[in-house]
Amino acid sequence: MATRTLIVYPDKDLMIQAGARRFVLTLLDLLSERLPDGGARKRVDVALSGGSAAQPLGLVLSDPLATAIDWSRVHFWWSDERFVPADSTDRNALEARHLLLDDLVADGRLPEANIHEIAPDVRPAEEIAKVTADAESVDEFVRSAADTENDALLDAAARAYEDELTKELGPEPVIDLMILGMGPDGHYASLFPASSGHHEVLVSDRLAVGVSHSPKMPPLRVSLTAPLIARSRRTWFFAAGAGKAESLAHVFAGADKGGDPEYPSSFAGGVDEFTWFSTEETVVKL
Ligand SMILES: O=C(O)[C@H](O)[C@@H](O)[C@H](O)[C@H](O)COP(=O)(O)O
Repeated sequence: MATRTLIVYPDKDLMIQAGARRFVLTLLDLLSERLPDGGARKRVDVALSGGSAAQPLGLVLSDPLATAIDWSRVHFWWSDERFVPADSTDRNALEARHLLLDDLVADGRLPEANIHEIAPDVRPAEEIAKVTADAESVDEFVRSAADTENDALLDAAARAYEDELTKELGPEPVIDLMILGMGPDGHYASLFPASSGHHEVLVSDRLAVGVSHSPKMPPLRVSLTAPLIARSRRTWFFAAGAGKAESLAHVFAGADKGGDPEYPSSFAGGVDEFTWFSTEETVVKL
């Protein structure tokens, strides 16, 4: 596991701009790596997140170096996804497509087959609305039936993603560059604190899991698991905002003790690189 590095920028805008430059250069370097046998890497696999960790994507094509990237060898995955219809503005994949991927696919640089989305919710809108209401019902029977339906669909979506990961990357899949964000409660991907009734961060026998009743809306999600994330070659966190200062201190303290389920980001890591990008106002409690 790589030693944690912390880079602190004066403000979030500079963190995002620097993140975009670093993303382009890192992709270029990974694609240009010479392997021990002297050959070139066949592919680079990147996992994206939603929220501010996705914002650097919108600046990538303004970097002149981006024209040197062979996007045909880059594959995109997600650390987590909201289980909503594919065209919902809540979809992390849709956000990444609007920020970068659509342009790359449109001009033929990135094959659509290199974009590995987590399955969306394909139920009719009226059924989604009904089951969402039922999941919050005061009637325990109604609530339990809704949870059973949602949990089965979420697990199927998680297993389908696991199958795609192992088909593409083998039985012990490794992501080359894992890009994460940290929530104000210390969550990452869709792995939420124990006090919110969530223990998915402790799941060790899966590559992906379904998450319902997420404390961050929308409530239904699929997430990569902590062990898969921790064996990424390079892991980056983008964490900015005064409201995250308290959690960041707990995450770093928890990480130094091997992980704290109350601050799930404390379980993250990277094999060759583990870097946190943050801002002055966010690190005041470290
Ligand atoms: O699907 C999601 O909601 C994200 O993947 C989530 O894990 C996000 O990265 C954090 O909540 C931080 O979001 P911000 O950086 O926007 O605060």
